[in-house]
Amino acid sequence: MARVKICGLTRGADLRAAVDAGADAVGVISEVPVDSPREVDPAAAAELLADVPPFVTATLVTMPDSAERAVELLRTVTPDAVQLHGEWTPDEIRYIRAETERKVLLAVDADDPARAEAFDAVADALVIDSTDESGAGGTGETHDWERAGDLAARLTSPVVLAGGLTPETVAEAVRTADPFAVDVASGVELSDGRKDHNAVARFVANAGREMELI
Ligand SMILES: O=C(O)c1ccccc1N[C@@H]1O[C@H](COP(=O)(O)O)[C@@H](O)[C@H]1O
Repeated sequence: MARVKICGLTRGADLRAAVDAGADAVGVISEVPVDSPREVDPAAAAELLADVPPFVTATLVTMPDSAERAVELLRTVTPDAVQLHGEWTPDEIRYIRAETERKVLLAVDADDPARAEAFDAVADALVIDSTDESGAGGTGETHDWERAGDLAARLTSPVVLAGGLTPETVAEAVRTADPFAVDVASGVELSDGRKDHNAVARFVANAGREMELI
């Protein structure tokens, strides 16, 4: 069974709906260089994540322009974990981990397995996503789950499968790629960064199923 992260939350009510549905992790997005309906400022990110109860991982998704800024942001927002998108070196990831003692998830493009392998021993987990040219996620685009599964089997790090998942496709994605966790943002959204609570609940339930959807 895959763990579930519901990401791109912008409102307290949506965060509570994700927790009530049984999400293992929730994510808020801050400081990204792309135009995203899911982005909130660091103060709002801190406020939202402060409401996350014990046993649910509060995750900050971000693309700051330096490792120093990442550390600063983590000290302001105080999440349990950070999901970094964009270009990073292994030394920068090590620095952020050492300075903040937070779990660092690194997003890598599904079409770049060499990068995933290069960071396998450096990050705490790898998010296999369909990213744009800047490395940002939230594209709503899927990738080849069978290939992602082959890559996950070669890696030591836990693999989070992301990219265009929906309540209708997540069971098939889990069956095919057998990831440690699945992650969704746009696939459970109404519009303007607001979540569809029914879709969130179905996504969490279906991630725990093989083929039988509700
Ligand atoms: O959602 C965004 O706008 C975003 C911007 C910059 C970096 C990451 C972003 N989203 C993350 O990408 C994955 C997959 O999203 P989706 O399900 O394909 O919409 C997820 O972790 C998002 O939070």
